[in-house]
Amino acid sequence: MPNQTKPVAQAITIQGVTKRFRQGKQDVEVFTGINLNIEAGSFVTLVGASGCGKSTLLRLIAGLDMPDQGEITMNGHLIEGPGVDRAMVFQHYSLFPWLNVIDNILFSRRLAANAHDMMASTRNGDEERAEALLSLIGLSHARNAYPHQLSGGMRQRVAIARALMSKPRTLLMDEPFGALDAQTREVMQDLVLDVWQRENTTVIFVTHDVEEAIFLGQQVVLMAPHPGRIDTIYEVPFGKDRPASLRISTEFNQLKRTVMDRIRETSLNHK
Ligand SMILES: Nc1ncnc2c1ncn2[C@@H]1O[C@H](COP(=O)(O)OP(=O)(O)OP(=O)(O)O)[C@@H](O)[C@H]1O
Repeated sequence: MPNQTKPVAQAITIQGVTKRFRQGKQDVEVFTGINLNIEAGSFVTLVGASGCGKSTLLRLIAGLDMPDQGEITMNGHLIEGPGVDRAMVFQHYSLFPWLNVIDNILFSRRLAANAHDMMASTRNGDEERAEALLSLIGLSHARNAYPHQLSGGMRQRVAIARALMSKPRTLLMDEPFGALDAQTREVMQDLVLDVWQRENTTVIFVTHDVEEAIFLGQQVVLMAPHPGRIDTIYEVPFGKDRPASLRISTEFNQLKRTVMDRIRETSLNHK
């Protein structure tokens, strides 16, 4: 993106993290003793059987919830709550229906500003960045449209631009394309790879779709349920540029088969 300072990507360290939830009268352990190192600027995808704790782990990294034991640090700093250095994109587009596209993207910046700062915020390039992000997601023509006038894919593109507005050093994505049709999903995957390379963020991306996990990730982290744990970390042997033809290559499909088989084993064995 022209004339924009890039954020410095964050390394994330998860050490001995245990999380329990109260369900009825008992505490249920979602996972215990999770350890994971995520390199600054890397793209990591999280897969695993339903209920193994993928979203919970993402929420802990976001600081939306806290571990019962262990700690998560970003570049050595303990996560103690949400922060502008991290942005989250959810499956269900959380746009404000009463704001148009450009105002949705600018919303969090404007919320943070009082009347005085708002003028400063305009001067310091927020609007320029919002326009640049609009162009990056290919929606400059829709800047004045309202969410109900957009398709699902367009809404999710706006949600991504909004998440990027504060130049997050880490982008946390929880099944962001789960509600999209296959074709739109592929377009969005190319977009997110493009955004990742241009914006220099660390990306942690939860998905049920193994093909998506391999197409996007440099590492695929497979979690297993009962109890939730990290089962296997697959190094994806492809470079940062991922052409569509990769999906039909033998190597890609072998890895996909391996990961899918392992997910099935972990969900059947329960151990
Ligand atoms: N707020 C909560 N209160 C109680 N239990 C919870 C809460 N959030 C998650 N859980 C439980 O924690 C476990 C892990 O849930 P989580 O959503 O993290 O799994 P997941 O791997 O993301 O699942 P899915 O793939 O189905 O989205 C589940 O058993 C779930 O019921």
